[in-house]
Amino acid sequence: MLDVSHVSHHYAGGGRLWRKAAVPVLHDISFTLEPGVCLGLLGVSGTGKSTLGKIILGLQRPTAGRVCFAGHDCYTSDRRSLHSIRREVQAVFQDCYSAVNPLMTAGQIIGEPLRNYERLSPLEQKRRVAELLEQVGLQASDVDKRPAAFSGGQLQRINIARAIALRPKLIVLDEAISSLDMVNQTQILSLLAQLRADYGMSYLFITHHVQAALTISDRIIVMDAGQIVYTANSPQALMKSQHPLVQQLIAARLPEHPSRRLDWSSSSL
Ligand SMILES: Nc1ncnc2c1ncn2[C@@H]1O[C@H](COP(=O)(O)OP(=O)(O)OP(=O)(O)O)[C@@H](O)[C@H]1O
Repeated sequence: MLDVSHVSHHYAGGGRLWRKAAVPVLHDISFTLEPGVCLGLLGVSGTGKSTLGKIILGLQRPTAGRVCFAGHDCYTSDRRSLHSIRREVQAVFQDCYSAVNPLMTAGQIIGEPLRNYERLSPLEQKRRVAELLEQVGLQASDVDKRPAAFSGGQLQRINIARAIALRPKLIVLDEAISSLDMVNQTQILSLLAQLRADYGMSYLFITHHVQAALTISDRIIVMDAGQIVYTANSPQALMKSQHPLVQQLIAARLPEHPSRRLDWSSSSL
């Protein structure tokens, strides 16, 4: 469904008088993502994960390589195909506050993709928005509240409701739980798992958080310095990996209790 093929990227160097050297960020990235699969994209800060996410979302044209969705190139296809890709591939970002217009109500935020892509009667749209609010664990009566009236966790639920409104085939989740407290992280992960079970969507779950990647992903790609350095075909395979970076990431996980380090390699996931 998603085919990322030999993608490389560098950001142009800035500077007014002297042009600075281009910043290489991604090197020859290739992978595929099949329908219904959650692919974790794991790596420490600055490894190029968000840049790759933007490239897949059509927001940043790669300097080399191709990204295809359902057989159509995400940059060079005709307008009709690009329109359909925009509908089928949605996103949830880390900063739930800047992802919404603070002047809009929850109903307007969630209803935006429906207004852009579907011709619904006002009554039908209202019904769909109420259904979406309830699906993400909020109340239909929250429809007229503005972002300031919600907590971070609730606002991320609104962003998720907007992302699933069109029943997309793929959601790119870029550090979608990273700004939340641990209770909200757990709740959002289980909400995402439930939504995937209900709708059969694929996720590209971008994170620096090993435990989150292990909890939600079917497969996990590990990135370092703009390259894929390891691919685990299951969370269990990641736990058993001898790759030094993977071991470092696993060792860096916080223990459940400070006085006790669990034997993670034998813990059930
Ligand atoms: N618009 C930009 N112009 C120039 N350099 C950029 C730009 N965006 C990102 N970079 C650089 O590209 C590199 C990769 O950034 P990116 O945000 O993709 O990494 P990341 O793995 O998602 O990190 P984080 O988790 O901290 O967001 C970093 O060195 C960053 O400074």
